Amino acid sequence: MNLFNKNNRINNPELYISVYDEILDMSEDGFLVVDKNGIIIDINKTYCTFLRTTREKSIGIHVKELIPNSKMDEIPNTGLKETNVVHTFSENQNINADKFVWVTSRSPVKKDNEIIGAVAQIKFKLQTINLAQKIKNQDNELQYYKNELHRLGSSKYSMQNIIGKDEKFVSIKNIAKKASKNDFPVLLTGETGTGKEVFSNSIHYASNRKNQPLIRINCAAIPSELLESELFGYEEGSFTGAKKGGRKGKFELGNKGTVFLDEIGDMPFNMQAKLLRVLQEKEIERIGGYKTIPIDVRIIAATHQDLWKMVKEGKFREDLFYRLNVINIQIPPLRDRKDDILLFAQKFLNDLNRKYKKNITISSEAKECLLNHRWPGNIRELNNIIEGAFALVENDVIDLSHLPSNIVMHSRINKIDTKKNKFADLITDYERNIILDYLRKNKYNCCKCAKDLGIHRSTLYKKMEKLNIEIERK
Ligand SMILES: Nc1ncnc2c1ncn2[C@@H]1O[C@H](COP(=O)(O)OP(=O)(O)OP(=O)(O)O)[C@@H](O)[C@H]1O
Repeated sequence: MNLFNKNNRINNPELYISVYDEILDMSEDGFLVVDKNGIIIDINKTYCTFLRTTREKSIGIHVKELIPNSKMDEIPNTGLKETNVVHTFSENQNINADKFVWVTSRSPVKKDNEIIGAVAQIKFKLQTINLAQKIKNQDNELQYYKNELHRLGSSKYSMQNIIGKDEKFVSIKNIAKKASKNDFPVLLTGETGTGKEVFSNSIHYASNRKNQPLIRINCAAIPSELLESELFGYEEGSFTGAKKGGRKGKFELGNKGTVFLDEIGDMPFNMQAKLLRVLQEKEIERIGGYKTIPIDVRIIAATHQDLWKMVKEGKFREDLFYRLNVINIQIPPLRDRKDDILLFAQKFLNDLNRKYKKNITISSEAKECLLNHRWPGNIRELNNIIEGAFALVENDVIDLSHLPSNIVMHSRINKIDTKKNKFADLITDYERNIILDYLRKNKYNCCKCAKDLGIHRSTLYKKMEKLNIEIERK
């Protein structure tokens, strides 16, 4: 029997159907055929699996019963072919994929020049290839950013970049250097803005874990009910809202690297027990998981709180305290490192001068004021104050008028000669300083100054006379 006709097409309809069925079954794309009324006359296995249906259930029904927003019933009418267009399945439709948008082609089917139906191809394969390429590109990009981040991080946070000449500070810097040579847990304590995170970064980047991740978690910023999943991750379906495929926690993400637990004093008591287990057993279990995952991380914890006091008050586990406190680094507040105040001020100013191509300096009065301030916000506060002054300065010298009045005032109180020990003298000094400050702030306009101070102008004049403050009255 001759299998082919004169156009070299299969001659035998039965054979033709078997070949056609085989091709449709082998295809990784979805195929659907409708007659000219939009009734499904064929659909392949791949498409059925995707639509969670069977060929038997689909054949004979209108295409819109299977795919409510299908356009296939329009093709026999328009006769127009659509190539690589986007079809969006409605989110309510029970499809076997996370994605709703797919590439598809639709074509009318003709016999003797008459449209008898239409065929659609949904391009799962193309999507997979595109997706794979996209993922590969994203992966390359991610690798690039990781390298960049590492390069920037390691240079910015090198030990040499930790500023401080103060004797106490130099000795803690040496402890940090030693800590970077081993894997013991480190507990960093110090007031806010003293540089705990700077130390944590520097220890990591000076250690042989430097090419591995440094993962920071702020225990105070994450609601306690989320902290466990943040730290340990979860398996798919372990709770409502859990992502498909589950999620890695910070410990897994930081594996082989360092995990920086900032504000450890805010870690809820029940989580402290779980953290202790990680430190002891060196393994974690994801929420909803049944297998243990070995973890190799270096822990650096930090707090501004007195952890030992918290232990005594029953707010922090004693066993965890000992585990974390193997290497203890107490960063002194800036007010106790007088030598470093001007060093930092000059460093911040140099950075700004370089950035804005200026040559601004600090007057000796302003320097004295900075030295007398108590710096509750430490280095962060000093940085902000220098930036604020830099923004205000008109000529090239930062003086008292560019510093916040509260710090000028506090510095004066701190500076008052306490040897005078006569209360009245101290009050007089204080009063004089306040008035001088407000006058300077109001450009020596007495009316404005009195208004600002909330006193009558005549009261201000009297006080100025009493305090020997002489200016040209405006
Ligand atoms: N020794 C230092 N050398 C250079 N910059 C520092 C130093 N210490 C702190 N800084 C800078 O001071 C700011 C505050 O530092 P950091 O965030 O490390 O403080 P912290 O103690 O972790 O504060 P918090 O407890 O509020 O989180 C940052 O901008 C940091 O770059």
